Amino acid sequence: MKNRPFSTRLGFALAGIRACWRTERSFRTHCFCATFAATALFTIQPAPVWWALTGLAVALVLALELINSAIERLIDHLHPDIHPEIGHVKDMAAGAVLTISLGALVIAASLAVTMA
Ligand SMILES: Nc1ncnc2c1ncn2[C@@H]1O[C@H](COP(=O)(O)OP(=O)(O)OP(=O)(O)O)[C@@H](O)[C@H]1O
Repeated sequence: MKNRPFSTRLGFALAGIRACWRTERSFRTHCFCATFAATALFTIQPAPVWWALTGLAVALVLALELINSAIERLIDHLHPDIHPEIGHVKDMAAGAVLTISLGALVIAASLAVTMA
């Protein structure tokens, strides 16, 4: 199972993104926000550093949302019952998404102030 060709592993990763898109509304919401951010960049044409910062922020938000969704799915599969510790784990993973999303908002606000 290990060390498959790159194209095969790329297919697995894309299948994971597709599965998350199909099943997770919050991932779809973040994808729409990413599309808005890309549209804003193409419209206002800021300096290259803003493209890098925004691209990194968007990638981090989407990556953490994928990890958050993966953790939720894994927990629900392994332990479908209610347990306070599982609640804490899910809340922490959601907190990670919230934290990076706030960071992305700070970057967006800084860009807006700079371009004003
Ligand atoms: N098995 C469980 N035991 C205890 N609390 C849980 C359990 N499952 C979910 N919770 C609580 O409910 C919240 C929502 O969990 P859920 O699995 O529905 O995530 P979600 O609403 O789909 O999150 P997201 O919108 O980020 O995908 C968790 O953050 C946690 O506080």
